[in-house]
Amino acid sequence: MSAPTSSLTPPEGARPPVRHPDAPAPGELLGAHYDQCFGCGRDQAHGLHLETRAGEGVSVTAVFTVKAAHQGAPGLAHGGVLATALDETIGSLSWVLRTIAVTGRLETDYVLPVPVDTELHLDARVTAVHGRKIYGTATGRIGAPDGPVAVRANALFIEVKVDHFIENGRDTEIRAALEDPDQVRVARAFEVNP
Ligand SMILES: CCCCCCCCCCCC(=O)SCCNC(=O)CCNC(=O)[C@H](O)C(C)(C)COP(=O)(O)OP(=O)(O)OC[C@H]1O[C@@H](n2cnc3c(N)ncnc32)[C@H](O)[C@@H]1OP(=O)(O)O
Repeated sequence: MSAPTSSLTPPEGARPPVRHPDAPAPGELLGAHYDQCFGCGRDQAHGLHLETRAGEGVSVTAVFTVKAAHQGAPGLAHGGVLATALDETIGSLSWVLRTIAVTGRLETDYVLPVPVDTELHLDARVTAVHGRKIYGTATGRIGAPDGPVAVRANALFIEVKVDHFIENGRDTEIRAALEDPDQVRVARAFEVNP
């Protein structure tokens, strides 16, 4: 392994991202990439249940409703939960790139406290791609897509193959996922590149 990049600024030679021709149409609701995902999983009782939609170009939007279970300080969202919402939203750009990628680095700015019951409106886009490195950015706004900015993140995602999960995940969940035709379909769809 080469030394990790110390900056989230794309290096010289990075190229603009390319929206996959089969990407979901702008406005289309994206499903969960995994039903047990803490960020987007429909069957994850403790999760954030992010509702994410494809955007224009290589972008997505998402809505996260902050629940009592997400508190850090009394009545306020936990910073780690907000980082998860940003991470998940940037991760959802995989649907538009049709490339599987995992977070290598995530840098978060907390601008405003986020009270319980807030609808946090997130948007994320890929800014550049360099080899397997995908540079992304996300913003979370309070109450509306043009509401006050509460959180921001810049991230570096690294492209991986589906084998990354098969080799590293716990056997029980991997076996169940491989036996689930819907899950296999999602994984294969992400691996088809232009
Ligand atoms: C079924 C559908 C599911 C779809 C699943 C979608 C899940 C989305 C969920 C939301 C996102 C998450 O939370 S994902 C979960 C959290 N993240 C993780 O668990 C990742 C854990 N880390 C790893 O597994 C590994 O470190 C990898 C895969 C990230 C990288 O390892 P690798 O594959 O060996 O790559 P390697 O050759 O070392 O590095 C490739 C290039 O990236 C750079 N690089 C590598 N790591 C870093 C890093 N941390 N910070 C900066 N730069 C880095 C290297 O310098 C190199 O640059 P150069 O030499 O090319 O310049």
